[in-house]
Amino acid sequence: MISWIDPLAGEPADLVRIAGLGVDYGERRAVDAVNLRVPPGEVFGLLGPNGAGKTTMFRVMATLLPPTRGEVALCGETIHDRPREVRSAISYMPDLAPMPSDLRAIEYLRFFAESYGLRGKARDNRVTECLESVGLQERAKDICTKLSLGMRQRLALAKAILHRPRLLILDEPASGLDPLARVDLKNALRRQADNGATVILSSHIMAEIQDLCTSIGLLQRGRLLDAGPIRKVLAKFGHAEMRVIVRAPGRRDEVAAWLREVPGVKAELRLLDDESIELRLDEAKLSRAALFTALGEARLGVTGMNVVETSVEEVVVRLGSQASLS
Ligand SMILES: Nc1ncnc2c1ncn2[C@@H]1O[C@H](COP(=O)(O)OP(=O)(O)OP(=O)(O)O)[C@@H](O)[C@H]1O
Repeated sequence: MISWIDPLAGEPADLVRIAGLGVDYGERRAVDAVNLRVPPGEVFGLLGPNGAGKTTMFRVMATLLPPTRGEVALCGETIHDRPREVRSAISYMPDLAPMPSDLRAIEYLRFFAESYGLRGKARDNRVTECLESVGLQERAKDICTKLSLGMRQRLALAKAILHRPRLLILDEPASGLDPLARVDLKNALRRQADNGATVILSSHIMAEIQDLCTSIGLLQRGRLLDAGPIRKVLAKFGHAEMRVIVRAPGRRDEVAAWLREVPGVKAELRLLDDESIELRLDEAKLSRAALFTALGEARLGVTGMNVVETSVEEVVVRLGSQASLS
């Protein structure tokens, strides 16, 4: 059996260590040969199109689904050997956690606090702390199901942090929330990360991921294509094909004709308006600096060049369309 504890540090070097993870549902391979490490303190976003295997991975990590192959260790404990220890160190929030219709928010949290062995003042203090941490102290007496969807998600988060987990696993926590509710949730999550929790979440709200996560993993048909710091992953899957908008007032068509001949400029130029052209640049062949210099030297009257960074959303959309094509 592999030891996941770093003997020198005395602490697990990575809060998440997944090696060769595979999950089959009968004939269907939902997760395949996934290796992943997430160091402490990260907010890690698992991204991928529908059916990529995100929930399946989370259910394995939450010890709810045994893996078909591979090893998973969370907070230094393997889920196979010490599932109880793993469960007490982590928290799993499924998407749209069910809520009771006969309990107030505070009663709901007290119930779970008691199940973690907290009683009396210790219980009440912890419940108050968690309500404050997610910004729900004003709504403590509301019936759970009477809360808005965004508030219910924050209440579910308050429940998830009651036992001070070191690792929070959140499946689509922002699903169905309006922009304001997403900001509230994001702030609540950021507070958890600031307090030392490591967070792993999945989301289709790419802008939020880009804003909140320090690192991401891209999952496609059960395979982890890449994982690491957000900029590094995007550089590999996004920036290799960069969108550039060139402005050439009065000489747009002339500039477009010139650009069509430049190696590294992708064939499909889009003429945006009277003065602008959008192009895709293959940075492996031509850097933006080299393009800019060449445009200057060609004296075609170019007055500006904007680079449109590839968003996480574009990367995932592209992965999704690749998955549906194959
Ligand atoms: N209980 C199950 N039995 C059989 N197949 C399943 C089961 N659960 C999931 N699958 C299949 O496994 C694959 C991965 O599903 P999973 O729900 O993990 O993906 P996901 O990335 O979370 O998708 P989504 O973003 O739509 O929630 C899909 O092909 C799905 O149809």
